[in-house]
Amino acid sequence: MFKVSKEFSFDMAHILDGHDGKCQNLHGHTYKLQVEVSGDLVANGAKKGMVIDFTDVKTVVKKAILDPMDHAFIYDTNSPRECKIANLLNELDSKTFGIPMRTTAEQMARFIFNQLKNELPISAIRLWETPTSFCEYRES
Ligand SMILES: Nc1nc2c(c(=O)[nH]1)N=C([C@H](O)[C@H](O)COP(=O)(O)OP(=O)(O)OP(=O)(O)O)CN2
Ligand SMILES: [Zn+2]
Repeated sequence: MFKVSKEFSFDMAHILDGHDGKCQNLHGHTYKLQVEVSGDLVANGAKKGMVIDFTDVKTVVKKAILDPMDHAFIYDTNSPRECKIANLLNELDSKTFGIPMRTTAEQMARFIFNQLKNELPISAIRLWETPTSFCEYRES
């Protein structure tokens, strides 16, 4: 069994509505994302000797995650305060991306896992919010 990972970087702004510290304020992160795929090697053909072609991982992650989320204000659609900011940004033609949960590293890691799991045989998602803080999400 092999484990391979492809790493990505993208920027988002967010707030954590109701946080008891500085993260209740609008701020941004350069997120680092690792997408891990586990499996055996392909025996024959164009992908021989690979678990998965890194280029194929990149194509899927770009479409499902990076294109909609990079340089967006990511917000919790259940938070009236965050929706108010998103509505203003939308009026100003600025990029937003809503998810129905608080935008913690934990919940975004699980959200990204769920967005990708039907398209890639992923085994784990690791999401860094800062260089010193990350969450790993896996289902087994
Ligand atoms: N378990 C979690 N704790 C916190 C989260 C989170 O998603 N999960 N998020 C935040 C804030 O978003 C905050 O921006 C990050 O906090 P912190 O690591 O304290 O940020 P710093 O910029 O100070 O990071 P350093 O690398 O320590 O400089 C808070 N908590
Ligand atoms: Zn933050």
